[in-house]
Amino acid sequence: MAERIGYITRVQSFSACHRLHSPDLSDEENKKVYGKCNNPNGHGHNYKGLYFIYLWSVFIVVLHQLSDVIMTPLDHKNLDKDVPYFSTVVSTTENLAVYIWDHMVREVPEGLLYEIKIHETDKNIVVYRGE
Ligand SMILES: Nc1nc2c(c(=O)[nH]1)N=C([C@H](O)[C@H](O)COP(=O)(O)OP(=O)(O)OP(=O)(O)O)CN2
Ligand SMILES: [Zn+2]
Repeated sequence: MAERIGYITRVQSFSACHRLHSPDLSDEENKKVYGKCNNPNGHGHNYKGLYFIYLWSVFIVVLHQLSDVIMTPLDHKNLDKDVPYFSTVVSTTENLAVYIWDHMVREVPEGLLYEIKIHETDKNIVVYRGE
């Protein structure tokens, strides 16, 4: 009998602060591009991360471990100062989704990670599928 195909989703929330500031731009340019999000004191978000795994032959316990490996280390952190990746990469939600994808794809059997979705705010949601 053909194996059933499906997706399982794990939702993992974490709180972190950041500042949108590019080392490649002047302070003036950063203010112009990032506006309020360039405030030097930073600001915080209660991010909601969802990741979708292809085929539900992966047990929940593994999903829990994945959250522990990938998302929990971001919790209650200053992304720009505590996560080396963001010392040179602007901590936009797009780049955060790529960061989580690149770390998570190493932890699951090849081809099983389908999608990362990050809610930065109620209005700002990013989806990344490794493309
Ligand atoms: N392309 C992106 N644009 C913005 C990002 C991002 O990651 N990628 N991030 C931000 C800021 O981090 C910001 O904190 C969110 O700002 P904003 O969208 O204004 O906030 P809200 O969703 O709460 O919207 P309001 O209109 O302020 O209610 C900005 N842009
Ligand atoms: Zn922000």
